[in-house]
Amino acid sequence: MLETDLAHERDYVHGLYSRLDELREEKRAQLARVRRSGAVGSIQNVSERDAFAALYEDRLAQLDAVEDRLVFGRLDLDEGGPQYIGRIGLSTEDLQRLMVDWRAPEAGHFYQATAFDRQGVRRRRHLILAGRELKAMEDDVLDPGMLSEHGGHQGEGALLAALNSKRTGQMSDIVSTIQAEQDRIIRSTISGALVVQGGPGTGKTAVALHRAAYLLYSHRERLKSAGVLLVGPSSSFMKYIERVLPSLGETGVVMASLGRLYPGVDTVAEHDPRVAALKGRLAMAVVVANAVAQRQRTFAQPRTVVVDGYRLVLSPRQVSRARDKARQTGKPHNEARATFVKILLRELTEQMTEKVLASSPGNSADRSYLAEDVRSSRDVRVALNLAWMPVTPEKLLTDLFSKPAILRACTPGFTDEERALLVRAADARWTESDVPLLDEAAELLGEYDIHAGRNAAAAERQRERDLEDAKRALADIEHLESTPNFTAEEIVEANTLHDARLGASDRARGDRTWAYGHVVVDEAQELSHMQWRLLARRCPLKSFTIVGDIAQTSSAAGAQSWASALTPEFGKHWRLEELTVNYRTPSQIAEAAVRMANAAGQIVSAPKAVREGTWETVIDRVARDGVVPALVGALPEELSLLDGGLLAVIAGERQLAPATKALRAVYGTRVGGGSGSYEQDIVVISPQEAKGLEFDGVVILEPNELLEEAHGRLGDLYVAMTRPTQRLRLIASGPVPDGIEAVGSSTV
Ligand SMILES: Nc1ncnc2c1ncn2[C@@H]1O[C@H](COP(=O)(O)OP(=O)(O)OP(=O)(O)O)[C@@H](O)[C@H]1O
Repeated sequence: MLETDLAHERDYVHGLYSRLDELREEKRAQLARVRRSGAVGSIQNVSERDAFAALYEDRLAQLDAVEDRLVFGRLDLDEGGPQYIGRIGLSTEDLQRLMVDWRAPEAGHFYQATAFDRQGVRRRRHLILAGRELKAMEDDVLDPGMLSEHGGHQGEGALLAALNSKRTGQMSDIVSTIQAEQDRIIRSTISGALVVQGGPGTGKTAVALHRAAYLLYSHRERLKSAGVLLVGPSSSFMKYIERVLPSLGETGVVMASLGRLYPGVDTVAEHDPRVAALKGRLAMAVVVANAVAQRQRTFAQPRTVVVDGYRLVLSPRQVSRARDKARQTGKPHNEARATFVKILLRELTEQMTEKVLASSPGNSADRSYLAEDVRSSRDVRVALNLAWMPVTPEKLLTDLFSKPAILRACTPGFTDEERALLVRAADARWTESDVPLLDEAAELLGEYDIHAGRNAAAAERQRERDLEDAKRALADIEHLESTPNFTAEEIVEANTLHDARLGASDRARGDRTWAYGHVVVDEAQELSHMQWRLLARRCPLKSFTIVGDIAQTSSAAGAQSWASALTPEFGKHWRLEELTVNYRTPSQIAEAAVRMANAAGQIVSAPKAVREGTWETVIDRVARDGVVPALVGALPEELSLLDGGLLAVIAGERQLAPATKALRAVYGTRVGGGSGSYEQDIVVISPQEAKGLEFDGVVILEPNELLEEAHGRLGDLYVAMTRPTQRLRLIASGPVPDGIEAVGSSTV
């Protein structure tokens, strides 16, 4: 019986893959046809062709991405035939449904139904595939009546099998084993701000990613053009999660780390926590506004300008009146400047007219000619720029932080120590903490178009070059084929159109003012007030999914509570959900981390671990300077126990370099570390880099130093302790923070 059942399901799975192959073939043929049609036809046809080609390419990429574990579930219901659940919806050519997309409303029962609340489900079956082959099945029989009909397939449990599998250095999707409390969050309404609080390993990142895929599916129209932005703490984290959404068939989400949210500026981390904390304060918005206001000045004395030998005067009153009028437009600085300049040019032209008439009364002064003289006068330009200089965000902040007089004038209420923290050299690299300040400045300054004329000329020159290229290309075609029926100008036009037709995500990525339809923020406890301000601007609808764990805050600018972090931008308009089960860390290790936090006086979410581990936490106490040798000594044992799994050595600044050097001497290129090389089987990283990641085994060097370097904040050590899926070992020459050691743990 069970065997026939398995054979039947195998056939069905093969059928689904055949259908997937058919669809791929169909799209490939359509794409080839469209591409072939490219050389002839009107210009309209050419741009339509590109649009269709892009559509087919996207669909093909989606069909390719869902290959692995295409189908993973089957529901037997009170009514109707069985329903198969998979990564996408599939139907036969004549629209008979073969498989339901996991995000469709009816697929919700696969995740939500329980024996107490069956939701019409008699049996839930997990299909476990390896490649295209069905390897095993597991049944949850919810309708007791069905137990007598079928013995049911049992196994380790799809969830436990997933949790026990070795880590690869890349996050994978959890679509086949989403748990009910996670599913409710994934499918929660798109409107407003949803905060998901959960301890380490509760699936917050997984939930955030699956929610992004769910929202894109169920609000396709709204989000297709506006897009979804996903923000994470670091580029290594973004790399760790980058394959999840494509495997769910979604490629259009814009992913950015906190340091990359200001287009065109590449940043480094901010190493001084005091600077990060200060630059994250809301008071910095006032400082930036002060710096902008400083660029709008009046003169202390009347200022004389000479135009064609006539002496004209700009009085402080005239300038301040023009300034007030320009400010009243409510436009940003660079754009309001046009109003300021227009008013003063008019007034100067009037003075000039009077002077010309007074000097030669018989003459009729030509106003437009005089206005042009005033406008193009160098003297006038200098005077107007002194009073209202157009400026870029980068220049504004560079001057603010590198010129002591400006800094002092713009930071009333700051102490000298605080000002000293803000000082930066004019040519220093921008840091992550500068990003929201640059964004704030850009918001207040608006478009900077002082080079508009130069840009227009450059664009014209480019167009001429493109035209030459197009003419040459046409000449080549004429040698080969019959004369095409479009011109070189039309080709250039079509290419410009093609740029304009870039997908929403490509355009959004480079545009600071893009309004996203939804924003997902992971490790959100790390964000400063200024970073929240920036993100709120990116989504005026304030439709957010915010996931994080207050206890894991390690940034000095990060949150102490959700209310204090969110109130300035969201007021009371956010709802809180909690995740309560820890899927990553075995109970022994999770408990040690919680005991450590509690011993330090911090109350943390202590989610229930689904797994008991094989090992207790190991603590090696060694002599001073014995840490790195002890690490080298411990590694063979760790690697052999992990049996091919991934091992992370997590250390503070002092130990990172010596530990990497010592391990490289033994293990060579097997040792990775730093920006994103987490697929090697040994990595040496800081707790900040480890944030959000996970490994089969973790060795922490000098745990007490992690506390000291974070000025007593627990976040870094707590994060480090909660990364392993199997084993945790600590090597300490100094004191071991209280609570970690359970009675009876092995101490070397
Ligand atoms: N329903 C599930 N099925 C299978 N695996 C799951 C499930 N939920 C979570 N996991 C796994 O548990 C691990 C932890 O998940 P995730 O990284 O999303 O947790 P987190 O709450 O973001 O953790 P942290 O705050 O510590 O970074 C991952 O390996 C994830 O794949």
